[in-house]
Amino acid sequence: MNGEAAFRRYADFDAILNSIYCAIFIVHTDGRAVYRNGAADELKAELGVTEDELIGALEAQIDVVHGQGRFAVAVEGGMIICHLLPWTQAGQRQGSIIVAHISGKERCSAQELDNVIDVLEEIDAILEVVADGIVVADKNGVIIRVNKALETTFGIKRRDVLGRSMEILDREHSVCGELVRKMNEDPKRIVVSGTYKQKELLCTGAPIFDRQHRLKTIVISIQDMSALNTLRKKLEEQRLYTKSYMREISLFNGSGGPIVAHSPAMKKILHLVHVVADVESVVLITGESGTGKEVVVNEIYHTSRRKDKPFIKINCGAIPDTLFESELFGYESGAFTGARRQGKVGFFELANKGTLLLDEVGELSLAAQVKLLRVIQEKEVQRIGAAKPVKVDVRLIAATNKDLWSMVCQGTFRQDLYYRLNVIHIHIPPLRERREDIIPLVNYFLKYFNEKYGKEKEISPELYRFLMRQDWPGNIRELENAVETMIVLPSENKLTPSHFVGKGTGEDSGAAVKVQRLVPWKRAVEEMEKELLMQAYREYRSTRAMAKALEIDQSTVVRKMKKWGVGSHEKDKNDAI
Ligand SMILES: Nc1ncnc2c1ncn2[C@@H]1O[C@H](COP(=O)(O)OP(=O)(O)OP(=O)(O)O)[C@@H](O)[C@H]1O
Repeated sequence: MNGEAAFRRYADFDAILNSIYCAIFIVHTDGRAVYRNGAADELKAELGVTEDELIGALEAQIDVVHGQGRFAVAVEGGMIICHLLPWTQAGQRQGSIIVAHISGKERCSAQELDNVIDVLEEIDAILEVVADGIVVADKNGVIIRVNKALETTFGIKRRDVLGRSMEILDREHSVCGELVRKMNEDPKRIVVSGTYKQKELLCTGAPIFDRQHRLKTIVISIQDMSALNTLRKKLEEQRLYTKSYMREISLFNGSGGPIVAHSPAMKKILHLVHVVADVESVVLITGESGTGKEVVVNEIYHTSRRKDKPFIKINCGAIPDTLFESELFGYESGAFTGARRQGKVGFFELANKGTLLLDEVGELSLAAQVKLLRVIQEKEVQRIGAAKPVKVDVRLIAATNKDLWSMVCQGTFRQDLYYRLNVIHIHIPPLRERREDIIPLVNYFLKYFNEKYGKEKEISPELYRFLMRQDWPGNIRELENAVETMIVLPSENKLTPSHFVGKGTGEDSGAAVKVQRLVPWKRAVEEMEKELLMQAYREYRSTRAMAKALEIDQSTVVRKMKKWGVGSHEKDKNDAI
């Protein structure tokens, strides 16, 4: 039960005690009456005695009945019949509960007395289990009850505050003080927040009124918000992380992220993508490097019926011919020298029931093409060293930036494989042929990188015009890199054409490699290798394009990147294997 509910229960009980015909006093061991109901006030008035006189007379008898039992007291105005009960909190005696009525008047029934006892015990039990600290004070601000949580959570000892004025809390715990002051000025429900011993507190004060609508009791609940606030902060952080990871994933892996498609050509492609997503036919996606082939592949996968099944991406150009069979089809244990003892599952089997992307399919050797063709025709793979083939159910998507038909004409790509792959053909035009997409893409990357780097960069109209005029030979990846650079590097928030760092601008026209001092040959070669790879990676993000720019084999690029840890922090989607 929270403090709020405890208030309501307390108010209920107060109402119950006030509706009882008998006078009820709760008297602290030090002799102070810390609670009295409405009938108690009436009793005093009827007898014409002060509270001190009455309590004094009652107290004199408490010892006589050993803290419990019935007794009668004669006071100036008449005879009072009393029933005395112990008042305990957390197992410790705090004082006495006295239920009294004037002799000769209608007596409280035994049932009524039992009910009173039950109600009081219930109040105690409830207050003790409430996790918030609870302070109950009378209208004069004298503390009449506190619960255990006040002690355990806030270190405020019961014995130090019971029977004392609320001022003690005001002095030492200014939040409560502020609350009591406000409630005395205007007795209504009030919430204040503050800190105490580095704890963030939320204090709620609620007034309880007597039958004449006079302020009778104040109940204060003190909640330690520190844990809740820490949790809330953590949750918010997690939410931001998740958001940024989702953006990251959607941008770099295309997992259902938005595809910017404003030009008629891209709109048509997007429509086609959604049509083919649900059929099982092989799709061939062509287009220059960086036009968004992989983005389209991802969209097909994520909108297809196989979206919850495996999605394996293979960069055909990165698999050496000698490893093609073992990587794609797998091998049995001990199939050949150097094979893993436990054997290996090939990519086709891994993609079973799911989707397999054959990226850079134009890079396959003729020997590999024959093996691939067989699997596509038979729909089964045979691991090296296995006695028989196994059936595989894989949806194939192939992608390339090569003109496969020209390759067929030149004899470097098998015609039969070409027809097997080219069932549904999607060609993505370069950015220079769909300029309507430039501004939406710029805005998309601007928003993405602003969020990623926590910036608030804006693009000036001149820069928009400038970007529109560029030819973007490196396509969308080049545009993306240009926007990222402009968001990260300049300190100004308003971006103009002067902030654009494109290809060929601002570069040193002198020698590409400069020797600044003598270093050992081996170290110089290693440093240069690493530097070259990093620069190529920053520029191209594709091992195939990097290989082309550096004029070395793609497999060498892959190997060296691994060796120097280039791009290891960021999974290069083009290097799917
Ligand atoms: N229509 C698009 N909407 C949003 N982002 C896009 C779009 N097209 C491409 N991109 C982004 O441009 C970059 C290059 O896209 P992608 O890798 O899909 O090109 P690609 O044609 O597969 O390149 P490569 O042939 O070099 O492998 C990626 O970061 C991608 O998220």
